[in-house]
Amino acid sequence: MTLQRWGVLGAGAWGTALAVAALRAGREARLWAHRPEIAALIAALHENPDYLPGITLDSRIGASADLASMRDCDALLLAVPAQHLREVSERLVPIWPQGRPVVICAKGIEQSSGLTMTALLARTLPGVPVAVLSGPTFAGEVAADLPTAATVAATDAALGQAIVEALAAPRFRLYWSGDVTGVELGGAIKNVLAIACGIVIGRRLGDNARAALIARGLAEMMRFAVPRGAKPETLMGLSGLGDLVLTCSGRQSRNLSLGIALGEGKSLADYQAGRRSVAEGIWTASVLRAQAEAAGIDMPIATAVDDILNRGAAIETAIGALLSRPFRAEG
Ligand SMILES: NC(=O)c1ccc[n+]([C@@H]2O[C@H](COP(=O)([O-])OP(=O)(O)OC[C@H]3O[C@@H](n4cnc5c(N)ncnc54)[C@H](O)[C@@H]3O)[C@@H](O)[C@H]2O)c1
Ligand SMILES: O=P(O)(O)OC[C@H](O)CO
Repeated sequence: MTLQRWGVLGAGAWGTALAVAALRAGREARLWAHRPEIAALIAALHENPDYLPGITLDSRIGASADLASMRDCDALLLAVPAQHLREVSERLVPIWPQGRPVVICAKGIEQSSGLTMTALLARTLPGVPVAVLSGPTFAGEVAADLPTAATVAATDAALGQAIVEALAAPRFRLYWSGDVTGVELGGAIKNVLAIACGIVIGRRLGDNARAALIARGLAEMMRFAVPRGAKPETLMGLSGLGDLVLTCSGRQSRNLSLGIALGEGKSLADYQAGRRSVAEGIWTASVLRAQAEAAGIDMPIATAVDDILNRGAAIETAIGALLSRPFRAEG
C-alpha cells in the first residue's frame, strides 16, 4: 500500500502540524481549512497565524477550503474537532472512494450521539478503512520537530503499519496497535481529566493533589474503557497514561488551561469568549458522565468536571464531594 499523497482535513493547530510532519517524512501534504481565510493566509504567508503562529510552512504544503481538492489523495488525516467530524465526513461521501483510508486525529466523543469517532465514521463513511492516531502530541512541538511518540491504531494490521511507514520519522516516532477502542477512548477521556487537573492548579491545591488526580483519573479511564474492549496495556501506554500525563502537566494544553482559568474563578463563558481553539473535554465530559452512569461505572472525577462545566456546581462543592468520598481499597 503506497500512501504518498496526504490530505489533512482541519487547518487548526493539529492539522497544520501533521501536514508539516507528513512533509518531513517525505510525503506530499495538502490542507483543507474550514475557514477560507485560513487557506488564503497559509497560501500567502506560509504560516497559519491564527492556530499555529511562528511556524514557517513549506511552500509545498498547499491549502484550500474546497473539499474536492482532497479527491486524489491516497489517504486523509482527519484533524477537525470531534463535534464537527460528522458534518465534514458527510461532505466527504461524494468525493472519497470506499477503499482509501482515513486516519482520525481528533480526540473526543460526539456529544449528540455518544458515538466514538470510529463508530461515527462507520456510519457516515461505511466501507472506508479507518485508523486512529493519538498520543502525547502538542502540535507546536511536533511542528518544531521536537521528539514525539504516538500510536496509530487500526484493526487491519497492514493498514496500521502502512500509515506508520508513511508518516513516521526519527523525531516523530509512531507505534502501531490493533486496539482501536483503547487508543481512541484514552485520547477522549484524558481531556476531561486534564480540566480537573487544571482546576487543582488554579485553586492552588498542590502537586500532591494533581498527582492523585492523574492516578485516580487513570483508574477511571480503565474502569470505563476496559469493559468496552480496550486493553489495559494500551491505556498504560502513549495514548492513555502518556497523553494523560502530558495534558495534566503541560501548560500548552487547552484543556488544562481551561481548568486553570475555572480554578482561578473565571466562568466557562468568559474563558471561551473570543477564543477559536478547542478544548475537547468540554463536550466529552457530559457524554462520558452519562455513559458511565448508564453502565453503573463510578467516575467521580469526570462527574465533578461535568457538574462544574454543565450543571452549575460550585468548584468548592465539587472538590468537597471528591474529598469526602468513603475510604476504600485502591484496586
Ligand atoms: N492542538 C494539539 O496539540 C492537538 C494534538 C493532538 C490532537 N488534537 C486534536 O485535534 C483536533 C483538532 O484540534 P486543533 O488543536 O487542531 O484545533 P484548533 O483549536 O487549533 O482549531 C479549531 C479548529 O476547528 C475548526 N472548526 C471550527 N468550526 C468548524 C466546523 N464547523 N467544521 C470544521 N472545522 C471547524 C477551525 O477551523 C480550526 O481548524 C481536536 O480533536 C484535538 O483534540 C490537537
Ligand atoms: O491542548 P489539548 O488539551 O487539546 O491537548 C492537545 C493534545 O491532545 C495533547 O496530546
